[in-house]
Amino acid sequence: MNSLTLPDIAAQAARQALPLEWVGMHAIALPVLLDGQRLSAKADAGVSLDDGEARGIHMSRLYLALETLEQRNISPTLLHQILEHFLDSHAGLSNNAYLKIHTDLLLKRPALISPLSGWKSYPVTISASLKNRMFHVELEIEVPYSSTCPCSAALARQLIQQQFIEDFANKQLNHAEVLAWLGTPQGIVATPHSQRSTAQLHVHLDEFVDELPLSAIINDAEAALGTAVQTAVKRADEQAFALANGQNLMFCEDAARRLNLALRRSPGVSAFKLRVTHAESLHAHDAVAESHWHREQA
Ligand SMILES: Nc1nc2c(ncn2[C@@H]2O[C@H](COP(=O)(O)OP(=O)(O)OP(=O)(O)O)[C@@H](O)[C@H]2O)c(=O)[nH]1
Repeated sequence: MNSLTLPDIAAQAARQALPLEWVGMHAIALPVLLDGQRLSAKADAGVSLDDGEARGIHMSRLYLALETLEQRNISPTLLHQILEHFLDSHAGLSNNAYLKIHTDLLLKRPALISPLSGWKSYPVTISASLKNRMFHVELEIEVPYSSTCPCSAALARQLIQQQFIEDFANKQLNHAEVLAWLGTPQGIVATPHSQRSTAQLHVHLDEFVDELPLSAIINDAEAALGTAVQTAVKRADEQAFALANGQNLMFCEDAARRLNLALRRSPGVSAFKLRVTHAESLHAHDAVAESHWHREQA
């Protein structure tokens, strides 16, 4: 039997004539090249089925159009070409094409003090669309960071002051004695709570961007947040991290505001929405803040 004799159900007329907004495949396994790295990815590829009379789209044509992602670095130009290919292979059936690529970008990060470094992984989704000939790219990025509660820090400081009053009541203050006291558990009788936190950034890129600014956005976000989670850590690094957190107390509202101001300045960003989640150690629930810019696009 050759291919000419194989039944082709997709070519039949639909039983219920109705256009569909998105038809395609979800979670196609792919090795991709991103920022020069070979990464394991999952792709969602689809087109609109505007010909309501047609039974189905040609899944294999979309699947095969993804092959180029194995050889070429993901860029807006490449995404545009793939979406054009989707539409060319569905002439008369589809007006709109969509591609989403989910992966984890790896960035090498230096330790705060020691001459060490390690890898951090950032979940990213790159979404491209070609709708009525208009090409558009969006990025979703997750950035983990550390946040220490300013309220908890103030309450802890008050308890330390009370302990000091108790331990040094009616005593002549002696420098060496106070210094030694500061080095005991009494000197830090209460500690503020801190939490591993996540910023979810959903960014719309302007049409002139020719490279995906993933690392630039991540770097800008981490600089704005101030206390990115670390990779390789020796005691000297842990101490520097403790100091950085103590100097960087923040509520989720502070984090959202800082990120908003940083992303506005990030090159290539035309709109965004963001959500920060502080996975509280005080509560079993999270503290969350959201913000956006140029809402009509985001
Ligand atoms: N449209 C559609 N295809 C499906 C679905 N589930 C599985 N497929 C299969 O996807 C396969 C590939 O479809 P096509 O791209 O039309 O394959 P083809 O007819 O050999 O390829 P062309 O000659 O290029 O059209 C077919 O064997 C379909 O049965 C579905 O829900 N919808």
